[in-house]
Amino acid sequence: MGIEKAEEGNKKRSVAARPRGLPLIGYLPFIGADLHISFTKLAKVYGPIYKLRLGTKLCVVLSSPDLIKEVVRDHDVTFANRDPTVAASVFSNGGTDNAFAPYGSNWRMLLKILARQMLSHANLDASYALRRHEVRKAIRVVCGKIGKPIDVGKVTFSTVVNATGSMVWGGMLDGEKGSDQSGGFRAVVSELMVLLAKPNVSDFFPVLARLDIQGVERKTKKVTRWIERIFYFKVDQRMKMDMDEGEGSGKGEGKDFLQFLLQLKEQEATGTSITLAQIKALLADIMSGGIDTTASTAEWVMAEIIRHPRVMMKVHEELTNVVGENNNVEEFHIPKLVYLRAILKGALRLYPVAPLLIPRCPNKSCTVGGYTIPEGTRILVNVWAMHRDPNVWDSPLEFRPERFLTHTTKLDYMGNVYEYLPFGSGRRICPGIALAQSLGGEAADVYVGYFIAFFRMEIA
Ligand code: HEM
Repeated sequence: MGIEKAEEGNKKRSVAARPRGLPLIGYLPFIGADLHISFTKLAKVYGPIYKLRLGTKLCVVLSSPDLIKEVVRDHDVTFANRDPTVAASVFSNGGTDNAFAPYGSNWRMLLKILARQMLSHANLDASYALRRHEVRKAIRVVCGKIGKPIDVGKVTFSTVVNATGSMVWGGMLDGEKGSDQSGGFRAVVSELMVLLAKPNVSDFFPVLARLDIQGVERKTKKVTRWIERIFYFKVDQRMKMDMDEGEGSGKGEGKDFLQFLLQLKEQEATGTSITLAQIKALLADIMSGGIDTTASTAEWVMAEIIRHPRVMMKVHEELTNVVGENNNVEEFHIPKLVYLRAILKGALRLYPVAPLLIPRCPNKSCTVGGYTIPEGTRILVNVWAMHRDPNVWDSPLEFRPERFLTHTTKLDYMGNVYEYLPFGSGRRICPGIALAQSLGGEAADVYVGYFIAFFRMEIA
C-alpha cells in the first residue's frame, strides 16, 4: 500500500511523489549515511512530502511547516507513537523509557516523573551550586590552556556529564573504583548516537533481524551494558547507603532524582510505582538524551562565535554590560543575555541535534497534505531541511543571530511556530523544554544556555 491523495468527490488523486528504488530493497542502497542530508536533496526533487520504501518499510518524509503542523498539532495523538529501531529497542529495553515508550499511560507516567521531578524548579534550584561548581572547574581548565589548543567538545561534555550527574544522583560520573568515567562515557555515548541513527538492514527487513548483518544489535547491547553497569552501581550504592543509615536518616526526603525514583519504586501499592528497569531506562534517557545534545550544541555555538568575529564582539559587549568585566556569569543573568540566547537559537537552527526528530508512527490511517498515510508508516520530520529552506528563511545558510531578535513571530522552543522546531513539537516534544512552558518560557534558555555563558572570559 502506498500513500495516496485522499478521495475528492469520487476520484482518487495522484499518488504522492516518490524516489524510485530497486525491486525488493527499494531506495535502501541510495540513502547514504547522513539521512537528513539525503532526504533534503530528495525534497528538492520530490517536494515537501514524499514516500520512499526502504526494504519492507514505508517511510514518509515531511519538510514544510504546514505539513509538519498537520502531524504534530492537528493529528498529534494519531502520530504520538514512536517507531523504535532495533538499536532503540535494545537501548530502551523494549520501550521501557520515555523516549521510545508507546504513547499511553506508561509514557505519561514517565514524562510526569521526568518533567515534574527531575526538571522541577525546586530540583534545578537545589542543584545550582553543583552545576556552578562544574562550570567553574571547566573555566579553570580553559584558563590553564591559554595559548594552547583546546578541545571544546571534551570540556563541555565532561562539564555537562558531571553537572547532570550531580542533579541526578548528587555527584559526578564515577564508577566502582571511584574514577571519573566522563571520558569513557563520551566515547560510549558517541557510539550509541551513531548506532541509533545508523540505517540498519534488520529494521528494513525484519525477517533478517536475527542475523544482525551489520552487528548493530550486538554493538548496541555492548554499549548499553557499559552504561547500565554505572547505573546499577549508583543504584546499589544508594540502596546500601539507605539501608546502612536506616530510619530517621533523612531517607525519603528526596535529596536528588535517584532518591525520588527509588522512593517511587517502593510505592507499589499507589499505582505510580516504577520498576528498576524503568528507573534504569529513565536515567539512560537523561544521560544520553540530555548530555550529548547539550554538549554538542554548546560546541556548535562556540564554533560559530569563533567563525564570526562580529558576533563575538557583540556577545562580548553584552556580557560586559550585563555581567561586568571581572564577574562570572550566573544563571540569573541568562534571561538578560538576549543576544547570547539568539546565538543559541541560531546554532540550533543550523545544527538541530535531532535533524529528523525521533521518528513517529501513526496508530491508524490518516490524511496529511491530502495524502492518505497508512498505519505503521515511519514518519520522518526533516527539521534540518526546513531550517535551511530558502522558502522559509531568508539567506538560510547564514549564521545571523539577529534574525531571532527581529522575526515577526516569537521564535521560541515551544514547538508552536512550525518553521522552527529544534526541540520537536506536540505531545512528544523534548521534556527538557516542557519544563520551560510551565515556567514562562525562559527556563529552557537558562538550562541550555548556562554552559555556554560561562565561556565569557575565553571569548574575550
Ligand atoms: C540542547 C538540548 C536538547 C535538544 C536540542 C533536544 C532535542 C530533542 C528533540 C528534537 C526531541 C524529539 C522531539 C520530537 O520527536 O518531537 C527530544 C526528545 C526527548 N528529549 Fe531532548 N533535547 C535536549 C535536551 C534534553 C534534556 C536535557 C533531556 C532530559 C533531561 C532530554 C530528554 C528527552 C527525552 C526523554 C525525549 C523523548 C520525549 C518523548 O518521546 O516523549 N532532552 N529532544
